[in-house]
Amino acid sequence: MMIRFEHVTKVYDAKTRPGLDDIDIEINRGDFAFLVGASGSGKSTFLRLVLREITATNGSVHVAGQNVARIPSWRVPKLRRGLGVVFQDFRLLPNKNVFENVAFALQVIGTNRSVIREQVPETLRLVGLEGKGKRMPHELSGGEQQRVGIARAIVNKPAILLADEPTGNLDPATSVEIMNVLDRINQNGTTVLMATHDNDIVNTMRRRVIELSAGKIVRDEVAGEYTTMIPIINQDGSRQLRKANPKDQAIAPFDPEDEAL
Ligand SMILES: Nc1ncnc2c1ncn2[C@@H]1O[C@H](COP(=O)(O)OP(=O)(O)OP(=O)(O)O)[C@@H](O)[C@H]1O
Repeated sequence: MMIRFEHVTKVYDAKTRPGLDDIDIEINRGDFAFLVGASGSGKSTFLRLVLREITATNGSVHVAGQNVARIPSWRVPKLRRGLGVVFQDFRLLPNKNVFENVAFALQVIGTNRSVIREQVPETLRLVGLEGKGKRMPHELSGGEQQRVGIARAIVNKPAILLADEPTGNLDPATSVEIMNVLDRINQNGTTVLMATHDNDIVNTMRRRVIELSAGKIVRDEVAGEYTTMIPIINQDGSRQLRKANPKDQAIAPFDPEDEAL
């Protein structure tokens, strides 16, 4: 088990609903899971709990077999070394070239120079940036910048890769390329958890989908699609959630006249 939440509640403000509310979930080694849900549903809270940037108000969060609340603060960096993180806005160091951006992740943890010289080119190759080590971030396309972001996240060979909207700033074709890179990393054995609003990506990949709504898990499917659970009221007055039918969301019937506009 790579990530396990047991009755996890995160209260930010006692006057409002919890950011996460009694979450129970397990993510296994080697899984690829999408975390979906509307803005404010709790996706970032979930990722931040895994990273121990915040701690649960109730319940326990286990990462790679450790209860993160029990890790003394001086050992939190060690926990984070086992976790790669990819951001929507890339967060590269603008004054360092591609090689240096990736190498920096190893330098800060005291990795040997000879190991750095070996691992950085190998990682750049894996993400499709072979030969681009000398480029500066501003000389790269958005997709290439995100490849650097991914290389930096995985150069230390973390067991878990967390990605927060990694395709949020990219066009659809570039997003597909980035997903191919993440898929390859997952196939090499890394557990991937990705928060996203990108319906095309989720529907193409068909991997596990965990949907949050108002801090609760409303759906967890093995090979899910991007949809959203909607509340419906049955004839007897009982309430339930059902998946929004993609057809419900379809646009109005095609009218050839519109094309002429
Ligand atoms: N630092 C904070 N202080 C107070 N409330 C917070 C804080 N961070 C998040 N919240 C609240 O917790 C809830 C969950 O927020 P969270 O950021 O986890 O959602 P999200 O699904 O990541 O949203 P988005 O898609 O917009 O990033 C929201 O109601 C939010 O307002």
